[in-house]
Amino acid sequence: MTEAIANLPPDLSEKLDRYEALLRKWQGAINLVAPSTLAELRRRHFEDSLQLVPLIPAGARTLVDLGSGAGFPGLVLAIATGLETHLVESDQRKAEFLRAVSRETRVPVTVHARRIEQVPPFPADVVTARALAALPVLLGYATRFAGPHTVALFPKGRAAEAELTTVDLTALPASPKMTIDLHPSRTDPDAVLIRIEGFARG
Ligand SMILES: C[S@@+](CC[C@H](N)C(=O)[O-])C[C@H]1O[C@@H](n2cnc3c(N)ncnc32)[C@H](O)[C@@H]1O
Repeated sequence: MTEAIANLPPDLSEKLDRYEALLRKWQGAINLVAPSTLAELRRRHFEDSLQLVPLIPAGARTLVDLGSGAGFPGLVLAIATGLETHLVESDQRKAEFLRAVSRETRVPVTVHARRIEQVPPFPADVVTARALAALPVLLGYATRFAGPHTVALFPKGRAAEAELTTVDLTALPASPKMTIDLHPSRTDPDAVLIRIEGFARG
């Protein structure tokens, strides 16, 4: 699938190989991904993250990934796009792993080893989060990093369509231009990619 996305760096595959090797090594010491997903690491984690690339607006410069865990999708996107990337992960050992991958792939990222609520807000062009929280909570977090043109990208399970009805848009900082689009996931038939544009800063 990666070949279908234009403008990916030529050394992407090499860097992801290094990432995968580090993940397999560290997985023995800390539980970075569910053991059941290890056999399909590339599809379940790398390809799943890379499919967000075409949804990133042209001209975006900064990305914040919330609850990065082992780096999905934020660190993969940093490697693939070169965006100035911030990874927020409160688990200190996972944060150390993220720094190790950044160092060894020579892809600079800023790792915030603290809770999202403790990171001083700043505007970013893209906010991502996978497997972190229900949509209303995610949107609350995302508003901390909202600027005039911020896009939020949330890979979610199919239940997201029902979740959408639970989002009280009126409780969010008002933005008459807020739009929510759903895109099918190419890596998981039971998932959708939610793209939200035009939400205001909290
Ligand atoms: C289920 S994992 C998902 C990790 C990754 N996004 C993925 O999809 O593989 C959720 C991660 O978010 C982190 N996390 C949960 N709540 C957080 C918070 N409030 N601030 C920062 N990190 C948080 C957890 O430590 C955990 O690593």
